[in-house]
Amino acid sequence: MTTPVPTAELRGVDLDYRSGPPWARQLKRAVSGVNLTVAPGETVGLVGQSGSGKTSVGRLLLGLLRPTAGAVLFEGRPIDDERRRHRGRLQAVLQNPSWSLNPRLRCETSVAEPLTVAGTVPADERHRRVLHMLEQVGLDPGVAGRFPHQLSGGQQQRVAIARALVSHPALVVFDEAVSALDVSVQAQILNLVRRLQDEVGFAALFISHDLAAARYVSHRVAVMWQSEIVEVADATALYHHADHPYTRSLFGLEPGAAGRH
Ligand SMILES: Nc1ncnc2c1ncn2[C@@H]1O[C@H](COP(=O)(O)OP(=O)(O)OP(=O)(O)O)[C@@H](O)[C@H]1O
Repeated sequence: MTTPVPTAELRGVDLDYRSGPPWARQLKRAVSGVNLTVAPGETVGLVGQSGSGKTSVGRLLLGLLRPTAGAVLFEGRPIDDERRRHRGRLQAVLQNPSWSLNPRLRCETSVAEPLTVAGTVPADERHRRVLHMLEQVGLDPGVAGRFPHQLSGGQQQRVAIARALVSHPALVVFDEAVSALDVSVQAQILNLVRRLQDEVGFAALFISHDLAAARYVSHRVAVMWQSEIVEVADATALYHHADHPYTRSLFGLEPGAAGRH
């Protein structure tokens, strides 16, 4: 049996940020020697404390940042040459739905935007796909005509997920996508992500500082510590074989939760 080409891959990636004025340039290494793959249909959780480099890894995989060293591949080919062709196939769901939903646009327009930008789907088909997507994320079709401020935080995040999935992406990066929601709503959205992934089949990177949430939705979990990935394991095995002291300290705070299978 041949191993499928990963949907997304980082190979030996370093990322430095430059800051400060030209006469006092400072380099900050945010990602160091990172190797990571996300297979088709797989969810990889990425956990770590604030500032460990998780968002930077997500932005590298989306082709939004260029690595300082190493390679970023999308479906087996370097991403930087081809980002334009990937439009709609790489999507993100961010912590705050208002970052992806324009407050002045009705939800239908926001959800349809990736299709409108691609320019390949006729208007009546876009309308049909938006309504179908809203249904898939558990929203009433009437939401299409509403503005974001007329919805709850959980409903807004469902709309943002519908927007991310409407163009049938190969990879979705969820960056702290449930952190801003009430705990009961967090569980609903985590269950929604799991169900949609089973139904729709995208690959996903699920970035979170919350190990329990990441293990719940992920097949494998990578642990980031001070710009490096220090551990990658099956979501269940990680609990039994946590090697790195940081991973063990995470479990000290979170005993006994089960991984996804
Ligand atoms: N544009 C930037 N310019 C300079 N330094 C940056 C920039 N963006 C991030 N950094 C630094 O790079 C490091 C990694 O940041 P990153 O946002 O990737 O971490 P993170 O694990 O996602 O953190 P958080 O959970 O707080 O978002 C941090 O030290 C951060 O301060």
